[in-house]
Formats: sequence, C-alpha cells, structure tokens
Amino acid sequence: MSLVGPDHPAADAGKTLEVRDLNHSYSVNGKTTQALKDIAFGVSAGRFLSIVGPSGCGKSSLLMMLAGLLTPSEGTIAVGGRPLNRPDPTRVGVVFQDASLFPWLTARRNVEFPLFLRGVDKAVRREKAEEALALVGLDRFADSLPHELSGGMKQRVSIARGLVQDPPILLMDEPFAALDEQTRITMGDELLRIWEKARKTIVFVTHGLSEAIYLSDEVLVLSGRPGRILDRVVIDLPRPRSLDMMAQPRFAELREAIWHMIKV
Ligand SMILES: Nc1ncnc2c1ncn2[C@@H]1O[C@H](COP(=O)(O)OP(=O)(O)OP(=O)(O)O)[C@@H](O)[C@H]1O
Repeated sequence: MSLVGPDHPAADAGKTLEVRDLNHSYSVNGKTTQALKDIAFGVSAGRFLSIVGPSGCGKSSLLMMLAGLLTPSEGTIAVGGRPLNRPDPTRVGVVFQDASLFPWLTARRNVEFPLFLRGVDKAVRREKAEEALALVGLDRFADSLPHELSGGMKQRVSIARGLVQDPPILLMDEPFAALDEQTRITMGDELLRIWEKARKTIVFVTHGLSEAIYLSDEVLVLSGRPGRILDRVVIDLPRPRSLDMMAQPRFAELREAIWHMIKV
C-alpha cells in the first residue's frame, strides 16, 4: 500500500490548508478531556481528503476548528498561507450533516443568505446563488421551499450555500449521514461531479470507510481519543470512480488496512 505518513516532507509543502502542532482539550466543570493531540497535516489545492476515526476521536472538533468556529487550545491553522482565526466563508465553506436550511426561505434565498449577511448587492446575490444552484443541478428548484425538496436535494442546496462565496476549501461534516443508503451513494457521485467542476479542495469527515475511500485522494486516519493521526492513506484508485470499483480487490485491501488501524 502506498502511504504518506503525517511527517513525510511531501505531506507539507505549498498547501492550501495547513494545520500545525494542534492540540485541543475541553474543560467542563473542572474536568479536562483531551480531544486532539499533535495534529499536523497539509492539504494541497484541489485534493479530496477524508478524515475517519472511531467515534469521539475528535473529527467534528477538528472540522469546527478548520471552519474557524472553534479555537484550538494550541496550534495554528492557515488557509492560503494566512492564519484562520474566525469563520471566513470566502476562504472556507462548510456543509453540515443536517442541511440546516431556513424552512421559510426558498432554495435560492437560502443559498443567498451568506451574501445577504455580507451586504452584497441584491442582483449580484441572485446571480451567484443561481450559479451555485446550477452547479449542484438544482437550477429548476430555485423557488422551492425546503419542505418541497428531498433529503438529497436539501443537501445539494446546502452544498450550493457552502460554495456561493467561491471559497477554495469546502469542509463537509458527515453531509450524507442522515440520507438513506441509495441517496447517499448517488450523492457521493454527485459530489465528485461538483468537485471536479468546481475544482475545490474538500475536507470530508465521515464514519463510512467505504464512502471515504470511494470519494477521496487521501484518507487521514485518527486514533481513538485523544485523536492522533495514525496514518494518511493515499487512495490509488483511478478516477473517475465508479461503483464497480467497490468490488475490486484494491478497494477491499484499502478498507481492510484502514479498518485494522481504527480497530486497534
Ligand atoms: N463542547 C464540548 N464540551 C466538552 N467535551 C466535548 C465537546 N465537544 C466534544 N467533546 C468531547 O471531545 C471528544 C471529541 O468529540 P468530537 O465530537 O469532536 O468527536 P467525533 O470524532 O466527531 O465523534 P463522533 O464520531 O461520535 O461524531 C469527545 O470525547 C467529546 O465528548
């Protein structure tokens, strides 16, 4: 298997996202829990990186930090060579598990919302929202309310909202976990199509090893709490990916290797 460990020099040079010496602890009622330990990695522009690890290993905490929503106890995060200390949707877009759309706003208005908050001119807002909706294949549903859309469509609106400010990086926290299996598989392919078209760097947190392998260029494997980087596995399956690859021996080999690390 081809592995690039976290300390490998190739894992660091000229990255769009760089995490250095990151540690994080939570203190609740005088009790301290170390959630993440010695996290360091870089992601090159345009790569698709997934983060996997046992439940409670700090995946969501790490993603919140990459989104600028949580300050690490120690360490730095840089995007495009500049420190990220607060949410900046022009540099990092975020898509959560729950599509978290405003139920009273149409798909277009939901996508426009971050631009509205920034005081962007109405015509520009509309144009950008429509571009983003077209990218996710929902241009015909711009005027629909969330309750008129399926689960997968709602998640696509949420992806469009993450992309509307054209950030170089899109973070996704288990975006398809709440969907049924069939929709989840379709959404994986849909995401790869969007990713190839939009040419973004994606950091994707998931519990699903098959999903991580199917989608990614690399998989960052975290240990149980406190989450440390156990390995960074290069997914050497060709692109475009297709579902029949899941039945190939190489896919099973990668899955087994990652599963073994997490299980241990
Ligand atoms: N706000 C918080 N206050 C205190 N402890 C927290 C807080 N958020 C997370 N933790 C703890 O930090 C650890 C990491 O949590 P986190 O949710 O980041 O892990 P995770 O890998 O995303 O978990 P899961 O896979 O179950 O979603 C867990 O032990 C959790 O209980």
